Amino acid sequence: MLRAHGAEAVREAERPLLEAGEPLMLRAAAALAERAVHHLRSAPFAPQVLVLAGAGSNGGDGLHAAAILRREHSLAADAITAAPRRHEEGAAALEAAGGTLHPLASLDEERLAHLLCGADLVIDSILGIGGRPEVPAELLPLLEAVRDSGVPVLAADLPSFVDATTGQAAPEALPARETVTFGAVKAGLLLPGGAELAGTVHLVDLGLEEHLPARAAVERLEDADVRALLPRPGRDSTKYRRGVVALAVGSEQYPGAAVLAVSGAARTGAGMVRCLAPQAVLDLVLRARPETVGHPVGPGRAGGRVLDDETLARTHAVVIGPGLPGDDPRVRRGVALLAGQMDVPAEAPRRGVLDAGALGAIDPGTRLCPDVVLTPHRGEAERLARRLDIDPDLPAPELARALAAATGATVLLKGAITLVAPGDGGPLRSQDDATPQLATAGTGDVLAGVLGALLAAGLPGPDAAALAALLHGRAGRLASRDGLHPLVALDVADSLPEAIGTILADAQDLNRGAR
Ligand SMILES: NC(=O)C1=CN([C@@H]2O[C@H](COP(=O)(O)OP(=O)(O)OC[C@H]3O[C@@H](n4cnc5c(N)ncnc54)[C@H](OP(=O)(O)O)[C@@H]3O)[C@@H](O)[C@H]2O)[C@@H](O)CC1
Ligand SMILES: [K+]
Repeated sequence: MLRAHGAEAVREAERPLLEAGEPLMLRAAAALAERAVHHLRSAPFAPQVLVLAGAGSNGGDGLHAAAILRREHSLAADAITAAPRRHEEGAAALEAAGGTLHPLASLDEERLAHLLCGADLVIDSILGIGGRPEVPAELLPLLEAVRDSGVPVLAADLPSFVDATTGQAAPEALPARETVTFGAVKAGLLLPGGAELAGTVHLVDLGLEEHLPARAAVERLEDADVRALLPRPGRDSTKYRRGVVALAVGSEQYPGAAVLAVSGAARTGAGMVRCLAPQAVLDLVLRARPETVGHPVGPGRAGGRVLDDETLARTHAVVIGPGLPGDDPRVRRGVALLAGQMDVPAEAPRRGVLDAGALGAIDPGTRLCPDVVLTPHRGEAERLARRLDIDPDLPAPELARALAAATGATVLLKGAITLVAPGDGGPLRSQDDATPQLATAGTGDVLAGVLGALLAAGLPGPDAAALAALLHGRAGRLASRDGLHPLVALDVADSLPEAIGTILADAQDLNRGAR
């Protein structure tokens, strides 16, 4: 699990080490220099490094790194000082190593272009955790010139002009090939804004770990977490023990959503998938997925229960919404079931997914639990926010958190980066596993099914949501050959077993190696 922290937590953690006289900046600079060398391994003979240095400690990191590159690697490393002041200790170290510092104000367009033309790598150390996400006018031409030059950028600690806590980024900030982050992953590197600029994140251990708060600001699941979390069948498994999920999905208007959601659940390994839908929809579902247990709903049955008490007690999670109009009776009943407002047996599931059409049935009085996951995209989240008297224009992390706090449910906010705000107020999760090819009709229905299967298997809502986002993203990448070609939603469902198998197979290789 990647655990990331905000700027204040990082400053608090480094304080005792700095007070004890630990040379953190020199360690950070040495690691930065090492990564620069790594990136230059295939560069031509006598590569050159250009450091963009701010006045704060981030600038100090870059200047010391340039000095180390000169002293220890015999590389030509020079700097542009991007602020009126400079980090004096770092500047002195670079000058002592034979480097040149060019004050930005002294460079005309031609001279700047000349410096960039000779550079094989730019180190962005203008701002670190002290940076605000706005670029002063005098720095705009510098950033534009670097961007236009195409020289790869290595960001020191985090890309400059990104808020280390919120991820908010200036539009002109430089995208990095890699970010070498010091002491702790910064929350802003995992959140929308910063995450798009950071490139690969390389964490440098500075001994901060024991001083960081036990609770991270943002977490991200990795493959090892999938192996730990994903329930796998054992010798004594039965379809009931693996988890039964019931999906109230698909309508005359949107019958295909039922096929997609049911396929998502089945392909994730649910023990049994029930589908509650009109007969015509069930016919379609059964043609695609004959293992589905169909429960017809229709005009004659709308007022009654689709599932009898005994069946309900043997169902572990429900998915309500894909392909349902807001006035579908299944929406009202599903929300009432999950909100505990229905007279049902105690064993009836109180865990599940409210997606698409079902999100419209949530009002200020609806109280849910963290094992219920709401899955809005940005537009749906804004509409829900307005109904709950929440500012719809909040940045994505805050919007997700506010919706979770108002409903008690876990909120999975879809986007290029999927955010999960746990209903119990736990750390925000951020998953960046997807490909833009997933932005196509029906992929959300597949995600709802995946999530339903994981909830039915007993995973807590926040874990199920983050894991579903990861598996769905990986399946999308497989289905599109890493974003190379278009996909359709059913491809994503069909790629789930391979996505899961690939992640689990890595662990099996390790086990085999150990034997
Ligand atoms: N974590 C660790 O263990 C270690 C951390 N280390 C390093 O320290 C870094 C933090 O250093 P830092 O506190 O000096 O802040 P940093 O970001 O360099 O500059 C802040 C300055 O910039 C200015 N400023 C702000 N926004 C601006 C803007 N938009 N446009 C223009 N100016 C702006 C602001 O001025 P202000 O306007 O606020 O007066 C202030 O003067 C950290 O990221 C890491 O690299 C390592 O060395 C050791 C181990
Ligand atoms: K930086």
